[in-house]
Amino acid sequence: MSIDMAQCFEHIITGVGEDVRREGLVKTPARAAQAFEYLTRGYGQDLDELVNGAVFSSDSDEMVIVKGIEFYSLCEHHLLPFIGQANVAYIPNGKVIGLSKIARIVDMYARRLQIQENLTREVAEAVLRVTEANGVAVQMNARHMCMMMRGVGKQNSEMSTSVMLGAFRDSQNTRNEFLQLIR
Ligand SMILES: Nc1nc2c(ncn2[C@@H]2O[C@H](COP(=O)(O)OP(=O)(O)OP(=O)(O)O)[C@@H](O)[C@H]2O)c(=O)[nH]1
Ligand SMILES: [Zn+2]
Repeated sequence: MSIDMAQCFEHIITGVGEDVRREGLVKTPARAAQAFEYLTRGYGQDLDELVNGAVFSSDSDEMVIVKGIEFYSLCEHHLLPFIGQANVAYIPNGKVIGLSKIARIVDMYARRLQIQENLTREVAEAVLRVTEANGVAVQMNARHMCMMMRGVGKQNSEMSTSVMLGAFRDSQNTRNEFLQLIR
């Protein structure tokens, strides 16, 4: 059974005490449903399809880092945005991945209902799966609207999460190099 999200938003608008027939709100349920579909479009994406074969043979075994990939996600507890940046690194093991695909992988998992820790891990595991790298590191910083706009109301706190796989987990030097380069 497919849920009519526009109808759900109609209930929310009525629930906050508004009149859905008011001129400014007439199209809002449909707009909001469309916006929500966009914000969660990661559910409709598939890792292999998204990478589209953009993995290339390479002899390079030096750390590759993509820094400052902005992302927009929704916290699964409040359905409020958390917004931040991801730094992703890997150490190639015979192949490299198309640069844009790393950002696409971040987006695919960010555009779901998430907590930051799981988002970080899912991105790291996906990059590892696709590249079969010697190691993958993902570090994310984000500001959570559920902590800023409501609840505890802290405007300047930022959450930092990281996941280290393979060489980044095993070697302190590799980990330190990554942490220094993203500083
Ligand atoms: N670890 C983690 N916690 C998150 C994330 N996003 C939101 N939260 C937290 O999830 C928790 C949910 O706590 P609850 O007590 O069930 O919900 P609540 O009453 O709305 O909590 P408050 O936000 O403290 O008002 C809160 O502490 C949020 O700050 C996230 O990405 N990671
Ligand atoms: Zn939240």
